Amino acid sequence: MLTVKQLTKRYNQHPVVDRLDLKIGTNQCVALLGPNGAGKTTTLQMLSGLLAPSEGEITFSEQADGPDRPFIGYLPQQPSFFPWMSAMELLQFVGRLTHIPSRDLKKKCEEMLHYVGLKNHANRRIGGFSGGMKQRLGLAQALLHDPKLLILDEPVSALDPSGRQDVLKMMLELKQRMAILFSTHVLHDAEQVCDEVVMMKLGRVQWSGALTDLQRSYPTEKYVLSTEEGLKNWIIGKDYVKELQILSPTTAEFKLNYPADRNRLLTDAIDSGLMIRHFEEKRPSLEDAYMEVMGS
Ligand SMILES: Nc1ncnc2c1ncn2[C@@H]1O[C@H](COP(=O)(O)OP(=O)(O)OP(=O)(O)O)[C@@H](O)[C@H]1O
Repeated sequence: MLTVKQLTKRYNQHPVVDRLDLKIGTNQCVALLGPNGAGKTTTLQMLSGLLAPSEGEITFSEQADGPDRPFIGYLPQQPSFFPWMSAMELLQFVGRLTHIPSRDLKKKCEEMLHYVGLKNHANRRIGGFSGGMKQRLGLAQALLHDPKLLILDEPVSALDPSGRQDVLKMMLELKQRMAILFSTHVLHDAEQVCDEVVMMKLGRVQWSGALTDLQRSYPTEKYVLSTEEGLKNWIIGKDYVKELQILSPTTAEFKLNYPADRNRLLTDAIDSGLMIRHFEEKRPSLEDAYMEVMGS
């Protein structure tokens, strides 16, 4: 659906996006991650056609019938709207710009306001909307023309926890029918919806690939052991246990020197008469992998 080669943006000779390569397949959901100033917004703006690249190629497999890339829906980081318009007026305005046939427009706008949870605010002026409501309206205007690629710049940053869950649920549903590229700082949210991850730092891609591959290539190899009776005195001093954290009198989290030490630990525990309630190898989270990649 989208292939990006050596995409670069320079300001005063200084690259803020530096030779970025990226591929997004149909119905793929890709999270763009990175610290402040990494170049995420600049990248998304170039892909949306809002900012001219200094160098590089952006190729879409979809046929564009104009320079406005009608198959893209874009939600900016801080959507700004005419405050005197109502939500319905704004969507109708956007619908006309994106050439939605006028006979379908009102119904489509109503459906979209319902979808993003603004049905009861359709005729209210946007000037009185909260940040979260504006974010939902931004999502509605990005989706109105049924894009094939949805580009979302920090779609959940202005939302409260329940608003965040709503948007994540929408994204899970939307990725069945369109590709999604979104930037976020909320790694836990990214993990819930994305298939692929691109991590940027100072304009350069540090890692990109499938979320599952990322977690596999940066294993944290942490283990959690819970026993029926206290385990603190038993586990402290075991020479194959490192980075030990006693979470409660009966639960500890730790790393082992070697994976084979798992058997040794369990055998030792049984030999000592400990009743094991729970033992698990903790799957590294996206946050663990992010910290490894970014080196912080
Ligand atoms: N118009 C501009 N002129 C000069 N420098 C710019 C301009 N726009 C962005 N930059 C710089 O480009 C770098 C990348 O900015 P960008 O907004 O793309 O980062 P980001 O990863 O989206 O950050 P954040 O997570 O804080 O939103 C920053 O150092 C920023 O100061």
